[in-house]
Amino acid sequence: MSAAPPLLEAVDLSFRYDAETVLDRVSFALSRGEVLALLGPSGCGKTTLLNLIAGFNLPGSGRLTLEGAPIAGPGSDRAVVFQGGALFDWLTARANVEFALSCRGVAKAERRRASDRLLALVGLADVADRFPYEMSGGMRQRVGVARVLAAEPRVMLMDEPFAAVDVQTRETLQEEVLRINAATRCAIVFVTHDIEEAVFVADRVLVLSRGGGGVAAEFRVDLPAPRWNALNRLRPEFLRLREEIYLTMKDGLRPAAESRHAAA
Ligand SMILES: Nc1ncnc2c1ncn2[C@@H]1O[C@H](COP(=O)(O)OP(=O)(O)OP(=O)(O)O)[C@@H](O)[C@H]1O
Repeated sequence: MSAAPPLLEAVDLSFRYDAETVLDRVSFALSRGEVLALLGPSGCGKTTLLNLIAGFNLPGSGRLTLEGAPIAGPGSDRAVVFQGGALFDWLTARANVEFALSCRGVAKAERRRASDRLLALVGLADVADRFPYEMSGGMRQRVGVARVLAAEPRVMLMDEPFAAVDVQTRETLQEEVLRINAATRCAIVFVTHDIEEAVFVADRVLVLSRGGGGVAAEFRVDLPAPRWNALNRLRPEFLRLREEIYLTMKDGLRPAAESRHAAA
């Protein structure tokens, strides 16, 4: 009996915008429920890769599959969390979530129960009836996550979701993402510039190299459960991995041929 394919798999995936090669033979695999962080210098192609997974663009060459089937366009099995939540300003938090539920065809009677559950999951049970302008940036971002979860995607795509919030809120949101990931087993692809954020939230970290490169290095994160425990940030293995990734990225600033971590 053959093994089930990974949830998401890229094999020698390449992409170019006109003359510029942005991704060059990128390969990775993501299992159900895993969190993958995409890390790398500005312009290395993190958002481009996320857009390929979302189906907004199609690969130039190589393979990109979801449960073994090529990604040929956008689909409800993948959902993007935009910075700031991209909420409907004229709808309350609850109505924003219920709108997404109605798009999935959830019956009106069931929507209230589902929105209660989702808003509780993101820690917003008490402010369900507030409008976006009555909420902080972190709260709006949480509503955005609840709305995306309402679509029951297989993969949640997050492009620097917490870049615009303060450090403390950001840490809280990172912990919440991990709680949500444990509760829903929805896989997550998480773009960030921040090494510490990548190590804290991810099961694996893919470092892309500058200037149309490929994968500079891939790291497996092995921290004790529960992964949302803030004290994980102080563990020696966390600090070691952060340092190793930092050095890899410094290395990645040199041409690929000189890089000691360059992928074969
Ligand atoms: N629509 C487009 N048309 C042409 N070139 C593009 C387009 N979008 C991005 N690029 C180029 O592709 C390269 C990768 O961009 P991308 O946004 O994927 O990088 P990134 O790693 O997400 O960057 P950042 O960390 O700054 O957000 C850049 O050189 C960028 O200028």
